[in-house]
Amino acid sequence: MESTLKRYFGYSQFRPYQKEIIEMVLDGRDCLAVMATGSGKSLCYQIPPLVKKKTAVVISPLLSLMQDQVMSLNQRGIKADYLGSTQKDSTVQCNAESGRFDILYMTPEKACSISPRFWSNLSKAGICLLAVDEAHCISEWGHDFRKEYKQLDALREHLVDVPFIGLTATATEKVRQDILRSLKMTDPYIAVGSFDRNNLFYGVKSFARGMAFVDELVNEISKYVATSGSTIIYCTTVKDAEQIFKSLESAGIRAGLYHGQMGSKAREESHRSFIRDDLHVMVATIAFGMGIDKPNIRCVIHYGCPKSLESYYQGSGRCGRDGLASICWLYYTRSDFAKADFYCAEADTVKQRQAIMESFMAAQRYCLLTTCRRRFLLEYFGEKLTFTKCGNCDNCTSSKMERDMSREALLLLTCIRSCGGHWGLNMPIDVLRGSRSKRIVDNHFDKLPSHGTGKDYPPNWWKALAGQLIAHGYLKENVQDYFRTISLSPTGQQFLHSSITVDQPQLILTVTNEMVDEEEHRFEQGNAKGDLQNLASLGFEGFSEAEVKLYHMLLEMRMNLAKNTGTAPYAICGDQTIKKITKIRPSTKVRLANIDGVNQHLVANYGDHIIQTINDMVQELKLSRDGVATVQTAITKRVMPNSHKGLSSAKFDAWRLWQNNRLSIQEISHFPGRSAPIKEGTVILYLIDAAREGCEISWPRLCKDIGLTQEICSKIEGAIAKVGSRERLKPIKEELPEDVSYVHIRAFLTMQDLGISTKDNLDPQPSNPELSASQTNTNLHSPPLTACSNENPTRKQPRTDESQIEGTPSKKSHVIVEHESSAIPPEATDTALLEWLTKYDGVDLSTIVEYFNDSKEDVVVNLLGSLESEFLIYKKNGLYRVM
Ligand SMILES: Nc1ncnc2c1ncn2[C@@H]1O[C@H](COP(=O)(O)OP(=O)(O)OP(=O)(O)O)[C@@H](O)[C@H]1O
Repeated sequence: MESTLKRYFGYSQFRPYQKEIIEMVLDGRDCLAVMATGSGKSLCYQIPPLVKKKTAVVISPLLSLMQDQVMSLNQRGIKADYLGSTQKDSTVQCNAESGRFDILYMTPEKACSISPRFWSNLSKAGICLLAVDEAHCISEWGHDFRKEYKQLDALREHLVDVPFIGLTATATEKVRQDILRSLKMTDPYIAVGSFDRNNLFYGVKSFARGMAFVDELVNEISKYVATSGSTIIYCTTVKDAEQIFKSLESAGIRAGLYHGQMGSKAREESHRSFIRDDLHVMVATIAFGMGIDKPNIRCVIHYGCPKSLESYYQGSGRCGRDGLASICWLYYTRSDFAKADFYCAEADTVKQRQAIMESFMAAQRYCLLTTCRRRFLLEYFGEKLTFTKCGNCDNCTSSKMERDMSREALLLLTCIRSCGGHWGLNMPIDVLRGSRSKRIVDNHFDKLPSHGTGKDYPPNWWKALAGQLIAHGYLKENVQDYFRTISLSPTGQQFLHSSITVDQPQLILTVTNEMVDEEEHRFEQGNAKGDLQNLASLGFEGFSEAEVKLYHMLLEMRMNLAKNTGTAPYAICGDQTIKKITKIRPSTKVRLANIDGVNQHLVANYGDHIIQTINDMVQELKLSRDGVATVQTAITKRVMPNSHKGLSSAKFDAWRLWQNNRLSIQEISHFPGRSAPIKEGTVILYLIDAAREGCEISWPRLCKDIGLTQEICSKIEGAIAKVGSRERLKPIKEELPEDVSYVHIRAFLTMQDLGISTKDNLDPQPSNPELSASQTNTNLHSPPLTACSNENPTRKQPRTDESQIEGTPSKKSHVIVEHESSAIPPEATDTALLEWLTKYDGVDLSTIVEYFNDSKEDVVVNLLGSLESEFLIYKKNGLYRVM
């Protein structure tokens, strides 16, 4: 599987969950993959057909999306095509049913209407899976319900014993259950990954819709657009989209337009120009969203509050798909929030209407939030988090002003209660502001004591306060049909009660940007200024001036290659790969092939050209060749250094995956790319060591993961007191019950040494005694870090030593070089090398040279090089392996 990954996609490691899902599909099991936007779900259905040499059928909702995918796959040497209304080539269907394609995309309409004979012919030719991409479209609870998706279960009749795989980035629990039911999945493997896109910066700002703002926005975009990647501006109306598009065009920015009122040809053209980098900015309505996989989109702007949080996550998920730092800004105005009726009109059933309303309200809450935006997004999708601040959104990075707003909160809460809790927000706010409108007089609200007591602040200020009171749980919004009402929660009631009976408690709240604007009566136009961070310099940390020049020259070279072959530049290779090529500046095709992201097709088709171009450029720029790539990604940039001097790379990696990528201990233990899993106990000890070396650790999360409670800590304290020393662990362990492990003792001692309070960080009792006992009993009683080897030392099979498990390059693999005593020393030839390497799971150069001792070292090296460039072998962590 790994060799297929490198050969066709150029990557040397699977991302989390990819390998497990592929293995399940290869085993014939149904799967549901709910993973973040841009996490690499497509690979889960793209690898099996290449391994099994049978067709994968992929149901996808958008034709343009299929065309993109087919173009990229063809660039990788994979046979793919699509069937749908825009397919002009009449031979595709015939070729498809005779099994000529590795991957065949179909619209749901086509899949449900095509003749049963097609399926029976394709089944005879060989079909390895049916993938339903964007599977949330199946559910009425989803934000993009499509009727045709609901009929896909009918395909089960034709595709007996073919595994189905559903994939989506936006499925809440309800939606997941709908997908499983609708696709009739029995005993499916379900993978739910983190939704976190930690290279994305999230920011929100209120704005005044109009030309002045658009001009400012265009001005900001023009500063970075020519040098950075692409930008998408999502608008909620066609009118906004056209206005912004015109302004960009008149500013000389290469922009495209995409919305539902354009003809399909014009839309297609716009889409194609954007993905081919002929356009820098795409101004679009949400029609341009799902599935767009252009890796170098650096900035996504939402101009207006989106209709649901799911659609915001989908839209912003188009950004930074190559893992580099990228920015998502959302601009909203209060008037956006009045569009609920408009969106609900799309609904056919009460259930759909309720779903639309709920997700629209979630989008509004996201706009008004004063706490971490990432946290809010992830929790919305049901993710359990331990961090409170992500450090990469506007609310976490800007210093916020806070003040006591208890008086104003008291006024608003009292007024809402006096109005009876049957109204939306406008009524109590109008009452506070002293309005004598007909409905206020008719309801006698002008007689209320609170009438006219809130004139000091404009309506939007009160709305911003209400937003905060909702977020902090003092107010609750209720949705009935189309109507939203606001009422006091028990916390709000309690606050009112204590304000009346005892001294008014303080209520410290954040003064939001909107409040500041309203208070200072300076709702200036053009507040986009300064918000779009300087994208031009983004992602060039560690690049010299000459390297930046080389990078841009290579981008140009890629653009020319793409133009000549009629494809998109990113389909040739991604920006991240170009950055690595810039840093390494390979002098041979072998070195080029070794770079992560470079696939076989790229080397075979463009290798000579790329090497020649680099050769010319490095001379011009006076740069050396064959360096080391240390391209800094946003992820490493945000929170952490690239290494920690006191830690081995394995420990540092384990810590990084746990603390930064928030993987579980089990996930780290099985993290792809190692020759064998690390024991879970070892992972925990790595984390403890990382903490001792000064790496930041979320102790409440770690203690929860390992089941360390206050109760256990008291027992350990007691045992230490009995033993009279904390120097040796064994005597302490012997004083403790079975379920207290060495890991618990180690963690406890580390916390003590680092001065971490066990009271503040631990649960008093085990929350799930079964889990914590079993987790901590799994291989944790034995002393840690013992290398596991029960192998026969005379065996020829290479042994994986611990440094390999840890992912650090092994200096010498454990192949025992033995020649038959009577045999003539073997001579290194292509075939001999290949045959010999096939026996092992990775051998280092010195062992190969030792074995083929009849040949000179440089002959062996040259032979290895040519086998590598032909993709017959590959090198990973210093070990040569057969593809
Ligand atoms: N193992 C890997 N290593 C490096 N890059 C990868 C890996 N797997 C996938 N990618 C790249 O990640 C990018 C996003 O992948 P993909 O389009 O499959 O995402 P997705 O999960 O389907 O996202 P969405 O739901 O937003 O459409 C692609 O450019 C893909 O080539």
